Amino acid sequence: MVVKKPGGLAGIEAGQTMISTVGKQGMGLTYRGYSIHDLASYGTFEETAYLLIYGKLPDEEQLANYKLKLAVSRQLPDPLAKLLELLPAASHPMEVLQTGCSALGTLEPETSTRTAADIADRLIALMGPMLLYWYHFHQSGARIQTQTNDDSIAGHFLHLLHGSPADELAVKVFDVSLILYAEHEFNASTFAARVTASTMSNYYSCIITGIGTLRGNLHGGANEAVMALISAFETPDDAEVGIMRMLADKKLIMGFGHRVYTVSDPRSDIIKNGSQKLSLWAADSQLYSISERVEQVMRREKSLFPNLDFYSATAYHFMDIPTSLFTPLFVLARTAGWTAHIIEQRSNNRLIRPIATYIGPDSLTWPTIDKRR
Ligand SMILES: CC(=O)SCCNC(=O)CCNC(=O)[C@H](O)C(C)(C)COP(=O)(O)OP(=O)(O)OC[C@H]1O[C@@H](n2cnc3c(N)ncnc32)[C@H](O)[C@@H]1OP(=O)(O)O
Ligand SMILES: O=C([O-])CC(=O)C(=O)O
Repeated sequence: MVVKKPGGLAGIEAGQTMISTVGKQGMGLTYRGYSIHDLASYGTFEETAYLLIYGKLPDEEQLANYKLKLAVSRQLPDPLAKLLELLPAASHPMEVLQTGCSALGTLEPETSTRTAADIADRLIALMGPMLLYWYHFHQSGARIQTQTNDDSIAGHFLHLLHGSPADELAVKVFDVSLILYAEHEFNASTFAARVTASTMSNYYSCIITGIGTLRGNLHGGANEAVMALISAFETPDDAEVGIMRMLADKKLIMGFGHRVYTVSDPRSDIIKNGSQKLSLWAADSQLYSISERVEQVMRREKSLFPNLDFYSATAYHFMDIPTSLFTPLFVLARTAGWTAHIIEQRSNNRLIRPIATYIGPDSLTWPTIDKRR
């Protein structure tokens, strides 16, 4: 039997969805019928999360109530704060989030009155506080207060991280990044969350599955890997030499390529624009120029385009967000998309269980234990 290169389910239609479209004409993206360009230009992350979770854009009153619901959900339960203190300082932040979500599942379990949508709102509000409570406690011993007067998730996160209200531009670009990261059809982490949902498991388990799948470098982990890559170069010329060498060695360049988009990732130009503005604001033109050179070389040599993770890395870096928190921010945003898919899966469920072609040995004779070397 010939061992084939795995197909990775590429191009396989694995179900229907009413939540988003990815890759129409190789480059389009819509959430519930709205283009990503309109969402990023006119919307906020809170409106986007509401749209994904509740199926339609909120009116003024609904949005005000939703923001209030998120704001009061920022408070960490005491046992969760204590648990975050007990975790090692060297924990992987994605495991901190998985642990925090598991713990919240024991403290505030899913019930008929505490629905998946309610827990999603709680988690969207609490992911940042969980992460930053753990982060500050282990960096400096500080037990931060997680309530602030900030009106948005973006402003609140940056305020908790830096200890003072954030600059308007940083809040705007951060908010846009959360919109861009919020949803993406049957990507690996969403699909994994749907598989968990299809077994009739509980909501928290689906989210924890999503976090574990997002962590890898071929998916959400790429934004951190991009930062490691580009920060190793001192100038754009260094970057060109380094990328050419990596390509000659057949190495993957993180933040490029995509399973579904063939022409471009429509989110990339949006976040690139934010990254450029922030590079001027942070007076760090060198790193931005390095990124642009990497993009040019990848287009010239491989006809590959940057995906969302590429310029998100520099955008977050210019906001002074530590690299190890980049992928957890993807979790915060994608919780909205995962939730929409978990609810959709549950509404018309059938166990997701494909089959495999067996290519292993056959008809073996049972060896006694002394004959197994
Ligand atoms: C938000 C997100 O999750 S977006 C994705 C984030 N991930 C990354 O940025 C990691 C880097 N990119 C990749 O590894 C891939 O492009 C993926 C995982 C995104 C998509 O993978 P696939 O659809 O399986 O692409 P596939 O491996 O078939 O690529 C086709 C060819 O392009 C090459 N290629 C694809 N991406 C890259 C890359 N980033 N760097 C170098 N070469 C690449 C592959 O090596 C392959 O070459 P080959 O035909 O000579 O073997
Ligand atoms: O769709 C994918 O495969 C990966 C991706 O871009 C995302 O999840 O945002």
